[in-house]
Formats: sequence, C-alpha cells, structure tokens
Amino acid sequence: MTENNVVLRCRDLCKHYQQGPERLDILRQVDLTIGRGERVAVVGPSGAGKTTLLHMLGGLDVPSSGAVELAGHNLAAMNDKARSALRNRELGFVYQFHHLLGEFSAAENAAMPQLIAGKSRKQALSSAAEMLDKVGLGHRLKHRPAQLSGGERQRVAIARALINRPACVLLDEPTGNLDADTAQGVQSLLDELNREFAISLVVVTHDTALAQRMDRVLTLRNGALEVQA
Ligand SMILES: Nc1ncnc2c1ncn2[C@@H]1O[C@H](COP(=O)(O)OP(=O)(O)OP(=O)(O)O)[C@@H](O)[C@H]1O
Repeated sequence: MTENNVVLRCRDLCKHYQQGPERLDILRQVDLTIGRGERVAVVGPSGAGKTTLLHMLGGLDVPSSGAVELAGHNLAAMNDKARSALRNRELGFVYQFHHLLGEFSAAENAAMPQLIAGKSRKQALSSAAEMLDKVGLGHRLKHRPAQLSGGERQRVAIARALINRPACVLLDEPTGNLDADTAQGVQSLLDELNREFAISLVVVTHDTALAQRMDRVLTLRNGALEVQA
C-alpha cells in the first residue's frame, strides 16, 4: 500500500485507565492501517476494547501512548480547531444509538456536517436531500427522529456520515438494534456507498454476517489485535 492510499493508521496505540492502584490496559500496542476504499470489520468479545479503538481512530478520545494518523496527519500534533476540521472533512461516524438531534428534521440532521464546515443552509439542505434520497428516505426529509423508525434513523445517521464524502466512515454496531431485513438493507447500502464513493469503512460489530462482507476481519481480544493467519 503506498502512503497516498493510506486513510487511517495507528501505531503502537495504547490506552489505559488508572483505577485507584490498578492500571487497566484497554488497548495494547495496536498497529493498524486502513487503505483507501478498504472495508474492515473489528470483532471480538464484549469488553475487548473495540469501541475504545474506534473512538481513538476517530479522534474522540486520546491515546495513552502511540499515534493515530488521519490522511497523513498525526491527530495528537494538531490543535483542537485543525483536528476538528480534519475530522469533519475526512471522517463520518455512525453509532448504534445514532445520536440524532431530536429537535431537528431528518434533512437538518443529515446536513449538520456541511453546516459545521461552513456551507450555506440552502446548499447543505440540498446535499442532505440528495443523500437522504440515496438511502431511500427522500420522502422523510421533514420528519424528526421521533417520527422515524429505528432503521430510518440509522439511515439518517448514515446519510449524515457520508454527506461530506469523507475518506472513511467509522461505524459502531450499525445493525445492532435493527431487525434482520433492515440490517440487510443497511449492509447493502454500505456496500453500494463504498463502491460508489470509494469510502473506507471500519465497522465494529457482533453481526457475523456483516463482518463477513468486509475485505478484512480483525479480532480484538483483551485489547490486542490477533495476528492474522
Ligand atoms: N473511562 C473508563 N474507565 C475505566 N474503564 C473503562 C472506561 N471506558 C471503558 N472502560 C473499559 O474498557 C473496556 C473496553 O470497553 P469497550 O467499550 O471498548 O469494549 P467493546 O469491545 O466495545 O465491548 P462491547 O462489545 O461490549 O461493546 C471495558 O472493560 C470497559 O469497562
């Protein structure tokens, strides 16, 4: 993989928490390289550190040691403003509990990353409508999250994650609270968007069907990545 094709990389990533006299090692020397357009699943038992890893990769939490590089920039070496701008441009996030803003419509929620990036409201809402159409929600633009089904909310979160055409989307259990049909729909949508925009995907999941669709499946156990066969 050439350097230009690397979207996200972590080297020797460690995270620990101090609890009284005890040190809890949550991530242990994780090395990981995600290529452009690559789809990677991270699996492993509950408590293995998967969500913690995803948070570190997304710059939502700070490593105890080691480095995370996004599009060639070491996140720890940047100031808050530059780091936020880079994250907003290069990354999308989809969480199990999607964190949509209840007082805003589907279109406004999906438009949020563009509004943050300084686009006009008109422009952002127009891109949001286009993206929501792509995820099959063109007819639900004005609905608020409470007026949408679980699967629809998840698709709004996916539209929001993709609206800036990020280099990489980080997903935490994207099918976790969906029924089998809707989960299948989200899987197909991710495949399609990955193909169409060459967006890299890092998916933390217990859903083996979803994990098997990725290009690589990494297993995290007790904070360390298992060596691949
Ligand atoms: N702030 C914290 N202080 C102490 N321990 C923490 C803190 N945050 C997370 N942990 C611990 O880190 C471990 C890994 O948590 P994490 O959420 O990353 O696991 P996970 O692999 O995503 O689990 P699951 O599959 O159940 O979601 C857990 O044992 C958790 O208790």
